[in-house]
Amino acid sequence: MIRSSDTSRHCLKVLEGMRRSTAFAEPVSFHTVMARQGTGSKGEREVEIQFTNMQLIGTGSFGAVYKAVLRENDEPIAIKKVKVDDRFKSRELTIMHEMDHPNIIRLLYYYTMQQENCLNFVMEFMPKDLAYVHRQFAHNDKQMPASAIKLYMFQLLRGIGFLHLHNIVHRDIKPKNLLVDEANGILKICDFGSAKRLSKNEPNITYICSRYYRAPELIFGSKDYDTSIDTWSVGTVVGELLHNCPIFLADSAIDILALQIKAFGTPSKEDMTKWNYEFVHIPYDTITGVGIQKFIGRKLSLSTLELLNSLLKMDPKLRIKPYHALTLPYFDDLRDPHYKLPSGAPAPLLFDWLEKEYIANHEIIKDIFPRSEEGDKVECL
Ligand SMILES: Nc1ncnc2c1ncn2[C@@H]1O[C@H](COP(=O)(O)OP(=O)(O)OP(=O)(O)O)[C@@H](O)[C@H]1O
Repeated sequence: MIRSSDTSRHCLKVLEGMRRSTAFAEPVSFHTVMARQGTGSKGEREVEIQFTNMQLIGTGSFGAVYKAVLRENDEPIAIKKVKVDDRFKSRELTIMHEMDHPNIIRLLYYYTMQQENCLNFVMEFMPKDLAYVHRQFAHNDKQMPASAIKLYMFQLLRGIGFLHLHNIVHRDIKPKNLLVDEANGILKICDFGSAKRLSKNEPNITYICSRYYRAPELIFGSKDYDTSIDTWSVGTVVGELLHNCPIFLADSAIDILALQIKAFGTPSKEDMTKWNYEFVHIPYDTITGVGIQKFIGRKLSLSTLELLNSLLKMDPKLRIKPYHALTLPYFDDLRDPHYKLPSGAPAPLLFDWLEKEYIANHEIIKDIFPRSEEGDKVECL
């Protein structure tokens, strides 16, 4: 039986608790801005958004990145502030707006504020970047698990493949621009600050892409390169994850070229003309490459070697196309219908393909997708 004195004592306790929690709670202050909607929308409508807990998480050459929490759903977000020149439309914005894909970071909103000459990209938040995750393994003299490399590289190639379907070249693929959620095994490409939609007869700048990840034709000064410069960069990222440091590690472009030549051999003058390299005199003797396995100095499985050799071709025209790379035996484990993350958690959605991806790849899709138990039908997930 509850007596009235018990009830009033209990009420007093609850009231006291409430008084204390209000007295000690930090006042929450929200930033309120008018923003336009991001990826997948036309961005024509302005909406009010509110966020709180803004903390600086990174600075890059083009701006600063903050983490915050969006009031509407309590979800974490990343806000990248980039200085803008009002005379030009931001390519980064146009591309992020258009590219609606599971392996490309999603732009939720964007806004500018009168008092600061900045464009603010409000994006979905990802816990880490691949450079950080990889550094953690390397610092402890450990190797990133082969299964994690495989899972991330599948998603990287799929995201790059989607950009290339739209004739967009990222031009800065490197571990720092690959965001990951380790618990769920998800990878998304970020930083479209150097990205561009290629158009015929329009020259492209050569001094682009971070040093260790630059394709040889960029070092040779080509202005007429194509999307395959990203494919080379993907090859250098795979190599770095396997080798625990950048594979073409040197301080200058010419020394990086020397390493590429050591691995793959000196291109002849005829090759350079055919491959669209700007011809420069190479200040080295003509040599035959040692091959990527010997160059890295690590025994690689045949399927890993095949992947690396298909991505890292000196001739840009011979580099494998990203979606084709997904058909290679290296990725077979991921096609097992029972595939799970090592933690036992379900694998991320790797085969939730968009109509545009299906249509563009209908001839190879059966080699990318898991086979059904009967072994003859493609299992569309
Ligand atoms: N959506 C996001 N979620 C979480 N972290 C992010 C997000 N976007 C960017 N970052 C972090 O901020 C860093 C810098 O972002 P970004 O590369 O877009 O800026 P940047 O100014 O172009 O940098 P840089 O000059 O180094 O290329 C990333 O490497 C990543 O660590």
